[in-house]
Amino acid sequence: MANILIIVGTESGNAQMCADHLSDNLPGLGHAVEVAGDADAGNVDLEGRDAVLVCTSTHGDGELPDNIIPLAERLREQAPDLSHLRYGVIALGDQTYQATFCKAGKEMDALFARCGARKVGERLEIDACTQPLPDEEALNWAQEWVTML
Ligand SMILES: Cc1cc2nc3c(=O)[nH]c(=O)nc-3n(C[C@H](O)[C@H](O)[C@H](O)COP(=O)(O)O)c2cc1C
Repeated sequence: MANILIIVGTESGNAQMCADHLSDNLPGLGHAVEVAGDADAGNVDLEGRDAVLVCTSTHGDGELPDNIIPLAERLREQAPDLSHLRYGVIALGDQTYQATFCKAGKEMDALFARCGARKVGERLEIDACTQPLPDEEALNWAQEWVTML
């Protein structure tokens, strides 16, 4: 059984909806899930964790959602040793933004890697333009992801 912390970066709720769907369904597969949403994402304690799933959208012109910026800054400036951590990334975006498609998810992915965390699976990129059910796509991906932990 994995003990998973989902860290949400969201502006308008889609990433939160995906995280909530995972937290409703993954325990049925034998995994413990905790969600750090809007207010909590910046302050998460990563020391006592072994598996993290970053679930973030991209806003503005390729920017991070406001609520996850404090975590990104902490990782960038303090570069904590996260070699004990396994992580995955669900990036929500929209392909019509082309050059900045899922840029926030890519940025969080790079920050965790730079701190020594071990990536599990390939990053999921959900395109709002073609996917009306992001929570279903996230759950399909996560059901595979947990088997690799
Ligand atoms: C004002 C605005 C700017 C956006 N900028 C980007 C972007 O630069 N790149 C991208 O891939 N998606 C972009 N998106 C699409 C969002 O990431 C996508 O709609 C996502 O599902 C929103 O998730 P959220 O509700 O969790 O914030 C933008 C959406 C809005 C409304």
